[in-house]
Amino acid sequence: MMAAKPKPPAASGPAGQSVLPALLSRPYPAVMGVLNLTPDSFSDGGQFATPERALAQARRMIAEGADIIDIGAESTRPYGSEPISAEEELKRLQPVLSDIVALGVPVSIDSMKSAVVAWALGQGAAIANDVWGLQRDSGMSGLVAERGAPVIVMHNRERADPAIDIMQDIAAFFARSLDIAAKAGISSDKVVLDPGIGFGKTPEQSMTALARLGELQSLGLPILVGASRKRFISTVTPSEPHQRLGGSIAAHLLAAQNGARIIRAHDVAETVQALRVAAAIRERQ
Ligand SMILES: Nc1nc2ncc(COP(=O)(O)OP(=O)(O)O)nc2c(=O)[nH]1
Repeated sequence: MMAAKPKPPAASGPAGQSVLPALLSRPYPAVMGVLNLTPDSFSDGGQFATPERALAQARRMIAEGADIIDIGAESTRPYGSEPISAEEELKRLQPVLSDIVALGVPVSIDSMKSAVVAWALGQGAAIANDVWGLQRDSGMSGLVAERGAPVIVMHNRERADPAIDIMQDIAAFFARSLDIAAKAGISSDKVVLDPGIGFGKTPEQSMTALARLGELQSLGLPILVGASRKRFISTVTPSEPHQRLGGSIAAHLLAAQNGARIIRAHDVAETVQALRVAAAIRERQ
């Protein structure tokens, strides 16, 4: 008698708040598949800019083992991306978000604007992904608290400062974010921390953040890492974004070893396989 196929965790909306425990309870990290509805994302801009291509990519990542689909309609790259209005961001999201939510896997909305996050949560997105860690849009924390949604709080800086101790900067940033979250009424079991690889950091500092990720464990909150195709890889072996799979996998395996519980990746199949094989081997140590 075949064991019943495990039901996917509750997909979205108010039930979405149950989504984290299910994802964090396994011996290997959850994988968040990146879906950029942008013309200018640093590694895959324009590839999924039509609803058909976006839906097909979401289906493909789910088939490859993605536990979460992270949808972003505005590039966050520090240089070369055009900031867009909330209207433009919504225009990119509206044709496709609810169809992707209907696929039954939790969706996170990667947006710096509370108006966009509010709309997306209303459409069934389950998680807010704020690359400014509740510190940019003053409406974000109240919104997240009111909806009871989990929130990814990512470290960011306007610009890199090679002279600082990046781990101290990350810790101080998270202290501010967690204070904002507490004041807004976001319970700590809804917060995921992310060191923001590639954001306001030199390549050296990105690698230091990965190497010293374990220091963030003391905060007692789940950690997400997104090193996928990021520029620091090219400082080790010169490569274009689509040539950085090996470096992305290496960074994510080390991040998992150093405590990351969610991995944000473009190449889902390879990342899922690498993380699960590494976990299976570690179980035999
Ligand atoms: N939480 C979180 N969100 C993120 N959003 C975008 C990017 C940048 O990658 P990508 O989305 O591929 O590029 P772009 O922002 O140019 O669309 N990285 C992260 C990350 O590391 N963590």
